[in-house]
Amino acid sequence: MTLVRERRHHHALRLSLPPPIPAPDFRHRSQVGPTSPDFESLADLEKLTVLGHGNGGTVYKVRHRKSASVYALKVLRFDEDATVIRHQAACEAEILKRVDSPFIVKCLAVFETIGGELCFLMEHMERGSLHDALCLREILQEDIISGVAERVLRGLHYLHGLQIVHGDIKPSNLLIDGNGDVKIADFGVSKIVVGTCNAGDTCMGTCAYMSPERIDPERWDGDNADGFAGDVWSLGVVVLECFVGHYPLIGIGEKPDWAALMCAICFGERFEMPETASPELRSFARRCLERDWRKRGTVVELLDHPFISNRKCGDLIRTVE
Ligand SMILES: Nc1ncnc2c1ncn2[C@@H]1O[C@H](COP(=O)(O)OP(=O)(O)OP(=O)(O)O)[C@@H](O)[C@H]1O
Repeated sequence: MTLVRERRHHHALRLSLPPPIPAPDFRHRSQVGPTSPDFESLADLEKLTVLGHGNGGTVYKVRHRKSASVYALKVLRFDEDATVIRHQAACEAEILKRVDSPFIVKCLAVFETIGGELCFLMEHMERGSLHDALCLREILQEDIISGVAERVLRGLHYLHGLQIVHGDIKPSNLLIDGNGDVKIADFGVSKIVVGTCNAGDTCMGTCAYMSPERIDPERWDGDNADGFAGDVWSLGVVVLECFVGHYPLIGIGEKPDWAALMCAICFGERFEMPETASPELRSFARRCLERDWRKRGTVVELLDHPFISNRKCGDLIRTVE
C-alpha cells in the first residue's frame, strides 16, 4: 500500500504547451456570482493554516474578520517568465465568474495583489479532496463511488451547458465539503469552448487522466473532438481508481512515465474491468473509457445509467475525517 500511496503523487505528468493567447483583463478585485458577500480587500481576511499546495500556488484556510466565516484562499504567484501560467489563472478567473452551481466549488472573489499574485477566495471544503480521501481509506464502496460520479456528472452537465470543458477532472480536483458532498474544483486548465479563452488549445491537464484524443490527436481524431468527451473519460478513470485504490490504467509496479501512460491510454485491448466490481460499475466505466470519443457515453446518457440511477442509498463520503 505504501507503493500505491507513493504512486498517487507521480501522476502529475504534463503535456508541453502551445504558445499562450491573450488573457482576459482583470485587475484588483472582482466580485463573483450574484450571491457573493462583499469582500473589500485581502486585509479583511486572516490566514489560519495552509490547506495544500498545487501547481504554482498555495491554498490557505482563512477567516473573514467581520463575519468570522471560514474560506479557502488560493494564492498564485508568478515568475516573470510565467506567461502561460498567468494566462491560465486569468482563464480560471474568467470561468469562475460565470459559474454558480451546487456541484462546483464556489469562488466568491478574485483579488490581485500589488506584488502581482492572484488570489481566489473560495468556499472552504472541510474534508479536503477525493485524493486525500483515497489516501486515507484506500478504496471506496460502490454506492459512495456512484454518489461521487453522479455529482461530477451533474457538475459537468452544468459546465458543458455553459460551453466550458473542465479538462482536468482527477481526484485532487474533486473536493468534499462538511456534508460529505463532492464538488468540482480547479479551473486552471479549463477552456471556454466559445468565448475569450478558446483560441488554440492552451489547456493542459494531468496526462494520467487524459483521453486518447487529447494524448494522441492524430490517431484518435482529437482535432475534431469538442473536449466534452474528454471530461467523461477522466471521470471513468476516477471511478475505477476509487474502486481499485490506485491509478487503474497501468499495473501497480509499472513506472507511470509518459510512454507507459501513452501505451495504456491510446493502444491495446479494451480495458479489463475489475472482476469484483458490479456489472453496473463495469458497464459505466466501460462507457466512459471508450477510446473512440464519438462512441463514448455522454454526460446525459451516463446520468441515466443504472450505476447512477439504481443507486441504493444517497451515501456520499460522510465518514472521511
Ligand atoms: N476550496 C478548498 N477548500 C479546502 N481545501 C482546498 C480548497 N482548494 C484546494 N484545497 C486543498 O489544497 C490543495 C491544493 O489545491 P490546488 O488547487 O492549488 O492544487 P491541486 O489541484 O492539488 O494540484 P494541481 O495544481 O496540480 O492541479 C488541494 O489538493 C486541496 O487539498
